[in-house]
Formats: sequence, C-alpha cells, structure tokens
Amino acid sequence: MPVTIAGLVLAGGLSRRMGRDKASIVLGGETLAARGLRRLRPQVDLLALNANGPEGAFGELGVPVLKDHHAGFQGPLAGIAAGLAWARTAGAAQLATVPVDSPFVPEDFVARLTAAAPADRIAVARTVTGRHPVAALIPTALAADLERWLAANETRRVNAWLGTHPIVEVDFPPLVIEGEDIDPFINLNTPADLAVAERLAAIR
Ligand SMILES: Nc1nc2c(ncn2[C@@H]2O[C@H](COP(=O)(O)OP(=O)(O)OP(=O)(O)O)[C@@H](O)[C@H]2O)c(=O)[nH]1
Repeated sequence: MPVTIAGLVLAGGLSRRMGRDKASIVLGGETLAARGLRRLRPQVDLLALNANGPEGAFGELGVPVLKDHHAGFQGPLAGIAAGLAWARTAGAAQLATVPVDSPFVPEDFVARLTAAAPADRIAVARTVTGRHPVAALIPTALAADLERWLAANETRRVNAWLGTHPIVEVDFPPLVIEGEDIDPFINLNTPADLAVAERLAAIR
C-alpha cells in the first residue's frame, strides 16, 4: 500500500523582521499561505496550515488551520509538533513541511525526499546555501518523540531535535531564472527579500 503523506505549510511565526504577517503577503496575486498550499497540494495526500493568528483566520483556504500546542511562539518546532500530531491522527505515515516564506518550493520537493530516504527516516532539503531544516519529510511515528523532546529540552532549534535522529540530506539544484541561480528554498524575511521575490515571481 502506498505511504500516505501529509503536507504542512508552516506559518506560525511572528514575522518581526518583515513587519507584517508573512502568510498574508500577496505575491503574484495570491497570499503566501495560498501559494504555499497550492504548490504542496499536488505532492501530498492531505494538507494543513500551521498558524497562530485569530480564530477563523485563513478559513477561506479550505484546509485545517493548526495552532501550536505550545504557547509563546516557540519557533517552527512547535508547529512541526502540532503537524505531526494532526497527521498521525489522520493516518498519514509522513509529514512534509515547508515554510510559508519560501515561495519557490520545487514541484518535485516531496518526490525527491521520498526517493532518497526510507519512509522511517527524516529527510531534509539541502542546497548550496546549506541545510533547510524546516523543508523536511518526517515520519509521523516521531510525534511523541518530539513532544517528549520539547518537554525535556530548553532549546527550540530545529537542528537540535533533528540531530537526535539519523537524517538523510537531499540535494536540490538551484532554479535558473533569467540565467541567475536562485535557491529554491529562498526565504523572505525582510521587505528587501520580498522585493527580490516579487521580481522573480513576475518572471516565473
Ligand atoms: N508554529 C510556529 N512556527 C513558527 C514560529 N516561529 C517561526 N515559525 C515558522 O518558522 C519558519 C521560519 O520562520 P522565521 O523567519 O525564523 O520566523 P518568523 O517568526 O516567521 O519571522 P521573524 O519574527 O522575523 O523571525 C516560518 O515558516 C515561520 O512561520 C512559532 O513560534 N511557531
């Protein structure tokens, strides 16, 4: 039987450097939340958004909106924990996570990860700029392990938890746009990053 894969767009952060909620920023006529979901949808069997805004926000997107179980904006690991619990309950064997502020997630993101790693291993995307720890495919069997780890540890660094498991790093080539190499997991943290993405989205 094929493995059921759930997808999660991580949009639970505070967007302090951007100065406004990144998930609601419009790029190429759609919000980054809608864009992230649209790009991930064909790659997975079920889909959710992780966001910590007011109740009912993002309701128009038609996917479950998962809030962190851990109060106080504890970073993406809290969102991943909420996603793993949801995906496991829904019967998925693996959870693919992407950050909402990566608008060029490749069409073969999940396919490359599944091809490179057995279903019981964590697979993480890597490009020339290094590892992208929140662009990952994680067995849902690790849901309880992550909860225990969060309870037992102060740090919330994603790489700190990943380091407690064997990881398969999966290489992704650059996107070539107008002869320029672009990291497919480019991250929009600031208004300047957004200006670059607006230029790229207009071309692409
Ligand atoms: N669930 C959840 N996700 C988070 C949290 N903080 C960051 N993220 C997500 O983690 C990814 C990387 O986020 P960052 O850019 O480091 O943080 P941010 O809050 O979005 O932005 P800054 O406030 O500028 O650091 C994005 O997908 C965020 O939505 C959090 O407290 N909870």
